[in-house]
Amino acid sequence: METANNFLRIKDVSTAFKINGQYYDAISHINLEVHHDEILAIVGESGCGKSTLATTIMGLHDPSETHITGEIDFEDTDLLQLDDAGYNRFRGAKIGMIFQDPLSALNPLKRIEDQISEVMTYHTSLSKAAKHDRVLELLNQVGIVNPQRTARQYPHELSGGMRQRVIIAIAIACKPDLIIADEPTTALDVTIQAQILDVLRDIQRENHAGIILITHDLGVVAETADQVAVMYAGQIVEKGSAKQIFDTPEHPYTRSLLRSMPQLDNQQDDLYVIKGNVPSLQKMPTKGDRFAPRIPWVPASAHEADPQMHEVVPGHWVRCTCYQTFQFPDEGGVTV
Ligand SMILES: Nc1ncnc2c1ncn2[C@@H]1O[C@H](COP(=O)(O)OP(=O)(O)OP(=O)(O)O)[C@@H](O)[C@H]1O
Repeated sequence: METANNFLRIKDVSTAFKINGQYYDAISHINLEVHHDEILAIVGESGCGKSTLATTIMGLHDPSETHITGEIDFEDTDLLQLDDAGYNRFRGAKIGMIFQDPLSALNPLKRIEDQISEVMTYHTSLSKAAKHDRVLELLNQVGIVNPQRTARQYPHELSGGMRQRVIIAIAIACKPDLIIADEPTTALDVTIQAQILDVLRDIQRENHAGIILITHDLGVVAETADQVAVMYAGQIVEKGSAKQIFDTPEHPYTRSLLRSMPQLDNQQDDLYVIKGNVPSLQKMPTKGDRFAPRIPWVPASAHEADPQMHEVVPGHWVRCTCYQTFQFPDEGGVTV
C-alpha cells in the first residue's frame, strides 16, 4: 500500500546472474516498501536471495554478468536507471550499507578517523575541524566509550564489536535516509549482537532512517523489526508487520522457520529441522510453489500452479493458497 512516507519502493524487481552463458533469476518479482522510522527485516535461509536484493538496491552488480529488471524508486529516482557516477551520489550519502564482516570492510592501513572522514570528504564540504568533531560525535553515537582514543587507532587494535560500531559510524556519517544492514551481527557473540542491534534501533530513531535488516536469524528479527519479509528461493513468500508474522504466520516456510527457531522453553533436540535444501539457481522450479518439495506430505492440489501473493488481512501478504490447509505431520498433515 502506498503511504506518504514510503520513500523506497521496490517494484517487480528480478536479478538474474549469468552462469555458463545463461541467465538464472536469483530474485524474482520482488515488491517491497520501506518507510522512514521503520526497520524492515528480510529473513530466509542461506541462498534465498537476501544479499542479492541488498546489492541490487545498492547497484553493486556488474551489468555484463547480471540482468536486472523492475524499478527501485528511492526519493523520486529510479535507482536502476543510474550509471555508476549517479549511484555514487547516493551510496554513502543517502544510502548507507553495513556488511557482515567488519574487518574486510575496513582498510587495515588507515586510522579509524581517516576512514570515517573519507565518506564526508566525498559527500560534504565540511572543514577538517568539523569532520573531526563529527567523527567523535559519531563514535559516541555508536557507543564507543573513548572516541578520542578509538579515532586514532587502526582496525586490528579493535575488537569485533568495536569494528562493527565503526562500520555503522561510517554508514551513518552523512545521515542516510536508508541503511541496509546485511547480517550485521552474524560474526559477533550474543551479548555484542544485542548491543549492536540497540545501536541500530537508536540510530533509526534519532535519524528517522528506514533500515533494511537482512538476517537468517529470527531471534534478531523478533528483537528489532517493525516489518518482516520472508524470502524463499528468490521470492517473497510472506510479508507483514513483525506482530503478524510472529503471532499468525501463514506460509508453510515461515511456519517451518519459526518452528526451527530455538526457544528458551524448548530442548535443543526437540528442534524442528526443515528437510532438504534451498534449490540452486539452475534447479529453481519454474512451476508451482517453490517450497513444495520440502513439504512433500502436502498434496499438489493444495498449491497454486503459479503462486500469487494474497492479502489475508490488511498489510499481511502470503504466497500460494496452500497456507489455508497446511498442517505439520504432527498436527494431522498427511503424507501423500
Ligand atoms: N554473482 C553470482 N553469480 C551466480 N550466482 C550467484 C551470485 N551471487 C549469488 N548467487 C546465487 O544466488 C542465490 C542467492 O544468493 P544470495 O547470496 O543472495 O542469498 P542469501 O540469502 O543472501 O544467502 P547468504 O546468507 O548465504 O548470503 C544463491 O543460489 C547463490 O549461489
